[in-house]
Amino acid sequence: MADAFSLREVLAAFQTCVTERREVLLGPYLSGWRGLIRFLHSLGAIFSFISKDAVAKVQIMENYCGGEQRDKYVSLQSMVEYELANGLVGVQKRSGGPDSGCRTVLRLHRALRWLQLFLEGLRTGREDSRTSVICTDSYNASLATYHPWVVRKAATVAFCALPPRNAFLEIMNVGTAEEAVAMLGEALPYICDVYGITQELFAQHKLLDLP
Ligand SMILES: CCCCCCCC/C=C\CCCCCCCC(=O)N[C@@H](COP(=O)(O)O)[C@H](O)/C=C/CCCCCCCCCCCCC
Repeated sequence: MADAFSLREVLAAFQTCVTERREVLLGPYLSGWRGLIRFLHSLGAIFSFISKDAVAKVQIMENYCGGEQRDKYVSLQSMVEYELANGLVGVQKRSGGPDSGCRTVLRLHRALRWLQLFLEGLRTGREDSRTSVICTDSYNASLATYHPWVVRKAATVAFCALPPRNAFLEIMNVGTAEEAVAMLGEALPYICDVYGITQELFAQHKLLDLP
């Protein structure tokens, strides 16, 4: 299946994101997200309100990366520098203009924190632990803070449809549940690294609360 989810590809994308100079390249960052969204699609229509939002955000970023200013959108660092220097980042409230790259990446960045917690929960969870509980706990400890009640409610209902932990690990397309756990152990440091660099960059420029 050409469109099947591959954790290896997602791992490779997040792995190649970070350059020797500790810059985060947007090309592989977005392709990592595309891979994750493919997986989300395979979980069924109940998750479509989540994948729609994620696709919209990735699409905004892909438009910047392929647009007239594409050379400014090679890395997160070059994007932040360019958008701040040109007054493109609305720090007070949403202007009604196009969403900036900084604002859009911030949403994905917060979701990456959820992913980090969720994958760590899956990796270290007992065989009989429930994916829905791991997912809800990870969500409540990260993204939920930024979402209104109605989104939190819908997300929590959707999480109940997640398959049990071992079935979930098997649909990751890596092999057995044990092999998937090993692969998660390999993938997580790369995802944490991308998260950490982005967090530091956004904190340094006071971009962590963009409306
Ligand atoms: C390694 C493989 C296993 C894990 C695979 C997980 C696949 C996850 C794929 C995508 C994750 C979804 C990312 C969602 C981004 C949400 C960004 C966001 O916060 N958007 C909200 C704010 O946006 P603005 O209004 O300010 O523009 C927006 O309101 C959100 C709407 C939709 C609801 C988002 C709920 C997010 C729940 C994340 C958990 C996903 C559950 C996946 C289950 C495995």
